[in-house]
Amino acid sequence: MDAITIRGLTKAYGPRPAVDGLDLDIRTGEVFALLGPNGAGKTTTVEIAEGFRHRDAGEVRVLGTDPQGAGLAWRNRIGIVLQSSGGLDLLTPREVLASTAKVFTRPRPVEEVLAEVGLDDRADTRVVGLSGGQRRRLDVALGIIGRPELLFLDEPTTGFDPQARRDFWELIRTLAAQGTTILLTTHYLDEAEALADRVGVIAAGRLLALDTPDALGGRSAQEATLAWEEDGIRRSLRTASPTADISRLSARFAGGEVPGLTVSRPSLEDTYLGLIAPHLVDDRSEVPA
Ligand SMILES: Nc1ncnc2c1ncn2[C@@H]1O[C@H](COP(=O)(O)OP(=O)(O)OP(=O)(O)O)[C@@H](O)[C@H]1O
Repeated sequence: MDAITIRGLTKAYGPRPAVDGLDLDIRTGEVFALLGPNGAGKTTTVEIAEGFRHRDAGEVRVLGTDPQGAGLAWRNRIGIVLQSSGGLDLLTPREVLASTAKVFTRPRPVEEVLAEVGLDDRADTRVVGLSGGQRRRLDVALGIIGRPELLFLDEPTTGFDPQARRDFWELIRTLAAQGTTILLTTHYLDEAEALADRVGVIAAGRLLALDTPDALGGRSAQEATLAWEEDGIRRSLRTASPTADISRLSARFAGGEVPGLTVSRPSLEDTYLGLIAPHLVDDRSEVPA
């Protein structure tokens, strides 16, 4: 059974639908990244799946249950990391986690979660004294304290420094290896590429593409570009057989290092920007002059 099944999901706040007949399946155990420009309908979709918003039409099943009006037993099985949580300033991470753990029937030990998100040395510091990245770790800790089967992460690494992002990615991989299904929204293409088994691209409330990051980026199918320095000039070559060409190039340099050699293929970002470009033009045309 899929963790999430969405069929014909529609939601409008005004005349224009925010989600417009969306079909989507999230498989049990996968890390799925939902990408899309601002206003694409990601948060609306995710919040409907979390049971926080009502839909206008369509079918939604999350862990086999319609989230609209689902009870506590269902809520115990999911974890949610919102864009930011506030109002906890005077408590410590240990206190916040200990009191949240009481809500769940099968919580994880507080110490274990503190260590997993890398907050063990800040466990007794008031939240007000944590850095932005450390607060975000606490948000994640709150999302996983209930031992969720399915974890929703809304733009989890916004504001992280590069090392904090790498640490966070490791945490997500650990959770995925433990069998947690993860649905994340992100604006970072490298994050989707690093973490996701599959990526869905939405714009104007519709699904534009759905595939593995490699297939979406065309990595497996498209030609590579080799670039190198020779005679003081940067040269480049598009090729379907980069390995053979590199070995020919290397021979030109007497088998030594080819100066400044790079090998690149179209990235997920290239494909993504191409997919959403028409929808960005649509949005701008609606902004009054
Ligand atoms: N509560 C609301 N009331 C009115 N309109 C809303 C509401 N929530 C979202 N919208 C509109 O619905 C559309 C989709 O918004 P949504 O927040 O789902 O997009 P998103 O893909 O999550 O965007 P972002 O990347 O900016 O977070 C947008 O046009 C937004 O302005």
